Amino acid sequence: MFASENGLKGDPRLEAISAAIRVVPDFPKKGIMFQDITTLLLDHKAFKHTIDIFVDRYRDMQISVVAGVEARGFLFGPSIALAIGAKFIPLRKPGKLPGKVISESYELEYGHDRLEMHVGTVEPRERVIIIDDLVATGGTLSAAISLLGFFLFLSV
Ligand SMILES: O=P(O)(O)OC[C@H]1O[C@H](OP(=O)(O)OP(=O)(O)O)[C@H](O)[C@@H]1O
Ligand SMILES: Nc1ncnc2[nH]cnc12
Repeated sequence: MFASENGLKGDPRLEAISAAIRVVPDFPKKGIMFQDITTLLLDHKAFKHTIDIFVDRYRDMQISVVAGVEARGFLFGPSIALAIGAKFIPLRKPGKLPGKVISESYELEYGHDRLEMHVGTVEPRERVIIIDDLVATGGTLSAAISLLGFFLFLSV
């Protein structure tokens, strides 16, 4: 979700959230400006604002599935799912899910990876949001969309 385009322009919560995210230059390699959300998790108010913004936006939109991308989507997705009355589906890195999975490979800013999802966890025409902490190249989000393969409301 690009906050400034979604009725949140000027919302003071955005400033608090932005201020709580530490930016680490050249991590994990030179040229990357790493957006470290672990500092946001230490700030109760900013963390709560983050969850509240998504809950306010999606609570009355008949969303029945929140899909969270490993690992950082797991930090935000379950709280949002509980608050809006949706189920939570983990989209995991390879080899972590014990059941039958579908998988999708993708390129990253610094490498490549694969996401997997248990089959049978989403029904056709369910309304889904995908939660992660950020988009860089968009490769992860594209893989998540491919896995879910339905009409989506996108949130990042
Ligand atoms: O838009 P993209 O270029 O795909 O990059 C964004 C993805 O990269 C990071 O995860 P990462 O793969 O580093 O895994 P982690 O959350 O397990 O650290 C981030 O949490 C997103 O999932
Ligand atoms: N710039 C960045 N900050 C944090 N996580 C990332 N994952 C990919 N690019 C990233």
